[in-house]
Amino acid sequence: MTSSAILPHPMKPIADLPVDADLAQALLSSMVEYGEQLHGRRLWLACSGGRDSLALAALCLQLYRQGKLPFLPQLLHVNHGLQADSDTWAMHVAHWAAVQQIPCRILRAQVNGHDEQAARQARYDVMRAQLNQDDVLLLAHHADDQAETVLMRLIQGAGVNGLSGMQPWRIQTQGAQRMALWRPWLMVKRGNISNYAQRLKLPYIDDPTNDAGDNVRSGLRLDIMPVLATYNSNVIDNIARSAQLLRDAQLIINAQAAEDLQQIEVASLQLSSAQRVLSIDKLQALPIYRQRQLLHHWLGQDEPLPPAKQLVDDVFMLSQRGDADHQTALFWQARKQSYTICRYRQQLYRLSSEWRKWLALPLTKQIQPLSDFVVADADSAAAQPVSVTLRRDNKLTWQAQMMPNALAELLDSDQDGDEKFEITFAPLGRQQRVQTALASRPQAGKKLYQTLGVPVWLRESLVVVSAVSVQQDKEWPLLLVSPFERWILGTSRSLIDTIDNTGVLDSVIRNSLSINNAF
Ligand SMILES: Nc1ncnc2c1ncn2[C@@H]1O[C@H](COP(=O)(O)OP(=O)(O)OP(=O)(O)O)[C@@H](O)[C@H]1O
Repeated sequence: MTSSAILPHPMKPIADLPVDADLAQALLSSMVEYGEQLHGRRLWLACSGGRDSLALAALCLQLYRQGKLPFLPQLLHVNHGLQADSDTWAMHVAHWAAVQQIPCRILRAQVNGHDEQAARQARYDVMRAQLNQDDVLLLAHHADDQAETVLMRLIQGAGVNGLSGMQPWRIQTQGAQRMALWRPWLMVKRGNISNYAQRLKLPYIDDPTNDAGDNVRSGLRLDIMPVLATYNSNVIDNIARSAQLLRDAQLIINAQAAEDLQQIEVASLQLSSAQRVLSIDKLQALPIYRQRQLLHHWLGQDEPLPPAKQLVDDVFMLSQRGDADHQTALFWQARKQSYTICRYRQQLYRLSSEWRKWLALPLTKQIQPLSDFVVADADSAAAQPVSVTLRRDNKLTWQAQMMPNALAELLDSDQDGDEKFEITFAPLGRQQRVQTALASRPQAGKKLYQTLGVPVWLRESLVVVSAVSVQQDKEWPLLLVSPFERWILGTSRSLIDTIDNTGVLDSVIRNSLSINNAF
């Protein structure tokens, strides 16, 4: 294993040495830009002990002591334990912090794998665990890092978002944990940081693996950037500036897509990240470039990484189809969940796999003796709605609520006053014929689904709510319910039409979906 160098400067307090005006300006102006977000937050500084993050720590300390920075971040050093010198580096950072009187914590990461990505992942995991909700983590990424990132993404064919590089302020979430990453030096050149580190004689660690030249990033740094600099000596500043311009462009695109989405989403069918639905007619009213952008935005909601362009193109094609093929389903394995994207009539659906699993859970028949819940005094607490759970798992609960008194009144008004009813909630059988207001005759199976516009994945989630007369041994179907819709059934109209009260069914039996846990 290559051994590293720690520059042999003695550890002297640096608080009173001269500050670098450009580096200070970059930090302070970024602080003003994100002042609102920073307000009241606790700050940490991710310090590898390398030149850049040690220089940022030194600058924070100097500005803090001069009263120009209102906070002094705590240093966080992560010991990956991957190199022979890892422990020495950790001790070195801790020692430097002690000399400078900056609070510092050393964390130990569990790295699964040997590549840079695995180390980065482990580093963020262990730092996130250390931070409280909404704390801010300062990172020392600079313009050279930014230019490399942009070039890397360019050769991978990124869009505006990717080419806008690393963000100066980004909220990172993992489950319920949230922190802000703050990179105030994205427009500062590595050379300026080096000069400052030298002037202060900072004892930074020179990690030999940084320039090992064994991955794309270091290849771009060592081989490509010097060549580009022969064409334009400002290449680093220029690429970093392009990234900044593209970031502004991306924010405009996001705002436009969010606005379009509000118009085009079918609000009544939305179910958090489980089900998202778009109206194809409204989508197609937009110019094509905005349709693609909107689909990109719509698909990528709830996910940290955007969908591949190929998927966006495929979904776009699906939205354009003129045939009645409802079988096509596109699959997306995203970072957090997997999704199926499909079309039903003039709507596009993005269904999470967990939601589809929930939709396939079997339904069982529930029987509620209505008279058990009817109370003489309608104001009494017992006259509260009775909830019947139709389907439930740890994520999602589908319930029906009935108002027993009102329901009993509605049913009895047409019958003998002593009639005893049970209310049943039974899965709709494939062959079961029901009469809805949308057809002139009772229908079953495919015909019924088509009449009602029920997509394939909801067909196992239909429940018939019926009133059963115990004395007469007779059943009157009242309602057909799906997790999103309800239809009044014909026989219920004949049962209660006489009192012209059909619409009241809507208020005496309701159904609702509630989310127990985030999908
Ligand atoms: N082991 C670590 N502990 C804490 N923070 C780290 C560590 N490694 C990297 N960082 C943070 O991530 C940023 C970018 O990582 P990168 O790998 O480019 O840094 P580096 O070259 O190892 O160190 P530096 O940026 O300090 O010179 C660093 O500037 C630093 O803020």
